[in-house]
Amino acid sequence: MAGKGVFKEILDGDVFKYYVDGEWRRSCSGQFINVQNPSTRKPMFRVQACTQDEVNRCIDSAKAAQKIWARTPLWKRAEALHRCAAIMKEQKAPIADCLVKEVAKALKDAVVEVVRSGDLLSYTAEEGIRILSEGKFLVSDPFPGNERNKYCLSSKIPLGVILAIPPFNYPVNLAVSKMGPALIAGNAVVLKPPTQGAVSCLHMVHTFHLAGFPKGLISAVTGKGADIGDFLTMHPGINCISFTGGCETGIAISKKAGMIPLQMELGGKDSCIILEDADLELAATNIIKGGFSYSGQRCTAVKVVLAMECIADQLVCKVNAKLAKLTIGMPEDDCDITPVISETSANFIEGLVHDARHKGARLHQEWRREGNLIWPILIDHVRPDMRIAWEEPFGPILPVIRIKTVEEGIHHCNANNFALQGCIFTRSFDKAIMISDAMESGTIQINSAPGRGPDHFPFQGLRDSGVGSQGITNSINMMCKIKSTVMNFPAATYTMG
Ligand SMILES: NC(=O)C1=CN([C@@H]2O[C@H](COP(=O)(O)OP(=O)(O)OC[C@H]3O[C@@H](n4cnc5c(N)ncnc54)[C@H](OP(=O)(O)O)[C@@H]3O)[C@@H](O)[C@H]2O)C=CC1
Ligand SMILES: O=C(O)[C@H](O)COP(=O)(O)O
Repeated sequence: MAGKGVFKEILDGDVFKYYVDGEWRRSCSGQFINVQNPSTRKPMFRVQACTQDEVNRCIDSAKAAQKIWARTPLWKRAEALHRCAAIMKEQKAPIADCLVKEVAKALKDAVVEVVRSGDLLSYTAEEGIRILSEGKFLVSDPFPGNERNKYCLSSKIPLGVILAIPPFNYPVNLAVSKMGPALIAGNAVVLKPPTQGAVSCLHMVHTFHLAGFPKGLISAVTGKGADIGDFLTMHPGINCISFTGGCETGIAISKKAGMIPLQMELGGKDSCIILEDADLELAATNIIKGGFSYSGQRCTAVKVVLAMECIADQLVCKVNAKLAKLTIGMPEDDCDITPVISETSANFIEGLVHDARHKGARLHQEWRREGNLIWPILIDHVRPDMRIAWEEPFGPILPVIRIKTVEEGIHHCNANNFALQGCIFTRSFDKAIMISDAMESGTIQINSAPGRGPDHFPFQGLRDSGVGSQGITNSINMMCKIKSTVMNFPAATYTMG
């Protein structure tokens, strides 16, 4: 289905084109990059390896188009986003098909990702209308030494060209969550899709093309992050970077980027603290959903369970029973556990399991792997000297640490450099709030697994998990600057009459 129907023009032979100046083009490099199918480990698609000159061209046209876009009435910008949202949702099947083939996302979840992205655009259009129409009016005389002879009007203006870099695990949704806010605020966007996920991204970008966004305002340059990443992120024409991905990549980018606003959503090791009074059935359901959906490849996945010793056996038993019901197989068959993104990732996960087993952890299920497909495992009796206690596996394996006191759990959570989300299961609201206060993470969920949505909620990580805050409203605000116009009067304005 990829590159067919309304998407015909994005394909050239068997290579997907890149997008610049409102057109789909072949790169002059004559070089291509293979996108692997994680399920078969064979090349699935090919995309252009864009050159630095082509990146320059994208940024130049973005600059020119942005000037006009910033003067396009807000209601027209919002209308364009609504049009795009409708087309994106209409085209959910072919876009979801690409997600299945290049990131091995189960078909039903792939469709949800596309529909969610359309809804995100519509909400962004509405929210933009509300928050961008508001400014501030200040008078000078509250500040000591001043008369009322100055009026200050401040409003929000766009930053310019936003560089959007999403990761493989939500290539469509995490691109759209940057593009929508950027565009409604009057910015242009240069998108650098993840290599695994590039073709889904290009299809998604075509829905913006079909919605009639001005030429040059949006571009999509494909190429390995390692090859064109630095050139893009250090480019003087970029006015803001919105990045989601691994900590190592994100921290390296933030060190090189220079004096521009950064929005960094990086990794997580979300802790799940289970108290002795928790509803264990609810906790077990959420551990399965939080730990194993999309095979654990979510930044907000539950990545370590910290269970009070007195209920740990009971909890583990419930989790194991539910885990046994997960279906394991191919994304086309809508299985719960599907192949992880790459062989490198599968090897990394295997290394974590072997380290834990070697150091005495108890595996409740047998280790089993076929290619990139890894059977889910609950790793029990994990201790702090094991790598799995701290590292982010991004796979279907979940450690359980048994704790004697809740302070031990809080301490484990706060001792990690990752600090994205966390969750607590208890029937005591008082305890939940006190623990939430003590857990130093971007968001704490009470009696539910971590999650980014709904997409208008603030979403942020502390420490190495990120800089700034996402969520529709926060992203729109972050992609604007405040500009003031001050009216100066010869005398205080209250002197007449
Ligand atoms: N906090 C959050 O909101 C989220 C965090 N994540 C985190 O992302 C990680 C998994 O995603 P993954 O895609 O593997 O992460 P990576 O950091 O490997 O890649 C993320 C993106 O950065 C690009 N990239 C790589 N190198 C550079 C560079 N030098 N300059 C600019 N861009 C570059 C990649 O392109 P290419 O593919 O071409 O290399 C990709 O588009 C996990 O750690 C996960 O926790 C994921 C989702 C959400
Ligand atoms: O990449 C991720 O993991 C997402 O940002 C999390 O999104 P979700 O919590 O809505 O799955």
